[in-house]
Amino acid sequence: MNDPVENAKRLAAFKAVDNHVVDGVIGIGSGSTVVYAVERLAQRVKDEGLEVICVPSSFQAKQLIIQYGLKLGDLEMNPELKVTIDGADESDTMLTLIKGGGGCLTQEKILASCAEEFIVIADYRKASTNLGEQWRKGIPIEVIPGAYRVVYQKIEKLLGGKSELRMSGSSKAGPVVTDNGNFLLDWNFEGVKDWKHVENCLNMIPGVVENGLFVGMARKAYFGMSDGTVMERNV
Ligand SMILES: O=C(CO)[C@H](O)[C@H](O)COP(=O)(O)O
Repeated sequence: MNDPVENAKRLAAFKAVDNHVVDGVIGIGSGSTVVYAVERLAQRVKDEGLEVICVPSSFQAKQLIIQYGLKLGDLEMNPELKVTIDGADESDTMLTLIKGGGGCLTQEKILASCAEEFIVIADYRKASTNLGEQWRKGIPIEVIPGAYRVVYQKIEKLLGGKSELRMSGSSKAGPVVTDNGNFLLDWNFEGVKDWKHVENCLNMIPGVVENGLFVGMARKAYFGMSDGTVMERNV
């Protein structure tokens, strides 16, 4: 693979699947890095007879599981997950994450919360010291459509910064609609020190479904590097 970023994603994903997946129920995150994790899972099922049931975090993840011929599960049938493997938009050194660049943060957080282990896979661009160094698009927040305006006013009053409603671009007029039928705000924060406080504050605003700050959930991350190695971070 010639593209260093794609190569890095693939290395991280393969290593995480090799090190953390055993027979059982697996949560499947969303995004472009997770595609490689599903590819590796399918290889291991074929080559080693690994027996996994995969619970998707999004429409995209469900399609991937089906496409690779893996067993599809859901949280009603399979509420306890051995491991959830997912990408991230940015991670600090404590594995505090920003997620939701792909708009699937709510189901992703649910799957992370149901797993014995939550493992992050990403390329080297996502590893930072402090949140906001690399990811400039803000913190994704899923909101009930009719409340988007009052929510962003309340966020600005409570926590400062600026929020924007995420728009679809040229593919559809109007805002992005999540898999849950909601809208997304991207909140550009300023001077945050206590991420747990911010995560809780955002979720206390009526109309907020979930936010893309994952604080204290991940214990291990694999970052594929441009030189072909994989950097591991543990907390
Ligand atoms: O949070 C997510 C989707 O909601 C993704 O995990 C995040 O955007 C990373 O995606 P990619 O692997 O494409 O970099």
